[in-house]
Amino acid sequence: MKRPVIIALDFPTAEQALTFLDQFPAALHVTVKIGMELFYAAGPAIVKAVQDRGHAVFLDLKLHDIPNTVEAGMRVIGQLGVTYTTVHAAGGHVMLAAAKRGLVAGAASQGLPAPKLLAITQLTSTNQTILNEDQQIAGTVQQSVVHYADLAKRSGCDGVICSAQEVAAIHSAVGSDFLGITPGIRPASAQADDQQRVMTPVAAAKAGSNGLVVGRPITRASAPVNAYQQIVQEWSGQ
Ligand SMILES: O=c1ccn([C@@H]2O[C@H](COP(=O)(O)O)[C@@H](O)[C@H]2O)c(=O)[nH]1
Repeated sequence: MKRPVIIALDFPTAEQALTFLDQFPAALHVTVKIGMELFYAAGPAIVKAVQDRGHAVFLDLKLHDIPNTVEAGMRVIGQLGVTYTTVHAAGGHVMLAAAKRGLVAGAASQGLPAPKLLAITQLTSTNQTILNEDQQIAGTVQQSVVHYADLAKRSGCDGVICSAQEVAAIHSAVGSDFLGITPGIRPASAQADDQQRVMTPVAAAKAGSNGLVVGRPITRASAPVNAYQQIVQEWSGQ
């Protein structure tokens, strides 16, 4: 399976997002992540606008609600033709299974393949102190992430969102066919911003990551296409 470098299209308007994206030739067929900022501003129309340009969409809305509400939300997402979408593992087994059911039903209603369902484990902005003190979860971040990966797999998810620091442990605990898609990616020269658990593209590749999510190191670069291609080269050169 292709291991994508996914560009986080974190912009406040459709116009800004598409102006940015149009620097990337359609022939590159990039995968872009549309998160809450852009989706709340521009809705399903922005998903279609990206797809019409020949690019794939990862719709990252991180659903977390009662099972019935998540299932209904996922049924709608399943109709949008996206490649990946997200749900919070912390919602538990019943909610995760409902998410999968809704996604599969929504996609089937349009004759589409079901998007890959990825469970958020511990956000890459979470560190040991936030885990133990704010969330009142004992143990290490890695233990919590691996626990959520196991739960997500048993609940029908296709993979998880985690830091590249945890991918090897996840693959050894639940199998290497379970996707570990990793934000918190920073080239060696880049600042971490609000990310706590970071890795370079090269280190993420060596750790076995199944796909990178990269936002600001590309979107805020002076030459975004070059920045993207540099990351792809580092990542796929491994
Ligand atoms: O644990 C998570 C889950 C999602 N994200 C998202 O990925 C990008 C990362 O952007 P950067 O600018 O490269 O930090 C962003 O859209 C987050 O919402 C994450 O970072 N960590």
